[in-house]
Amino acid sequence: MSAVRENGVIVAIDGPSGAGKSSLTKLLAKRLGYIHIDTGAMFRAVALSAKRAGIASDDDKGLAELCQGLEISFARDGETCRVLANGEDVSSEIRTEEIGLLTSTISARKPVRQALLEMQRRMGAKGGVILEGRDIGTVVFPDAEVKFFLSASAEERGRRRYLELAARGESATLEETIAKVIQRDRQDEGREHAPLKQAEDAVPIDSTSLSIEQVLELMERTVKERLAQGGKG
Ligand SMILES: Nc1ncnc2c1ncn2[C@@H]1O[C@H](COP(=O)(O)OP(=O)(O)OP(=O)(O)O)[C@@H](O)[C@H]1O
Ligand SMILES: Nc1ccn([C@@H]2O[C@H](COP(=O)(O)O)[C@@H](O)[C@H]2O)c(=O)n1
Repeated sequence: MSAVRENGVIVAIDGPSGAGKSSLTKLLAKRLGYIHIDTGAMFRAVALSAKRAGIASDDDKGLAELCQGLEISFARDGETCRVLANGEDVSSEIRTEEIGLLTSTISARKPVRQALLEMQRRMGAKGGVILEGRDIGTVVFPDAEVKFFLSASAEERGRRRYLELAARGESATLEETIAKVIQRDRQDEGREHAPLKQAEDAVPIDSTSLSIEQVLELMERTVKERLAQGGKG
């Protein structure tokens, strides 16, 4: 199929926290030879910068100014992709549970969403890209050629996150981790602007009892079928 955009199609992967979006986005991008964009990392970079600057999460004016002066970029080097905020590598610092919860609050603010919406559209416009987040298929690229909504039970997502934290040597109980996952879901689904929800034309995948490899196979097959059909299914 000839690409519908300059570099190929746009694939949107949305879903709640811990569903496997980042893992699958990277693997699928590698299989397809596409680039991947972790939009959650962009919101996390804003949250970290706001925290450092002492900007309250309901200070819309302060957040708008912060976003205006903040350049978020990705530095790709083979398999690794670092997140840069005004040139500083913040890849590790944005991954804490504290920043995750703060991000969920700050990402609900309109000026933050507006600023990142424009950046994400610029980054993905040429296609040949997989974007993962909460509102890619509904708001950022409602015309994406392929959309997935990846979910799993809150217990399974909490369990996955708990194992990840334990492997990093961070102390947390399984119950606390599941509770935080549920809290983040509620905030992301309940917000006024661009809430987390499944796009009507998204392919739903429940990964609760699927391995990463099984999800990857399913996604790759779906994308290739769409490409063979000429873009939209
Ligand atoms: N199908 C699966 N089976 C088992 N473990 C999985 C599966 N999918 C993802 N994982 C693991 O679950 C954890 C969370 O995955 P990942 O970070 O990709 O989720 P996410 O949806 O991007 O989360 P967030 O939105 O919070 O960043 C990782 O440790 C990953 O290896
Ligand atoms: N398109 C998106 C992506 C993310 N968010 C918010 O960022 C938080 C962190 O995202 P991770 O995927 O890195 O866990 C997430 O909880 C959302 O609040 C968003 O709003 N829109």
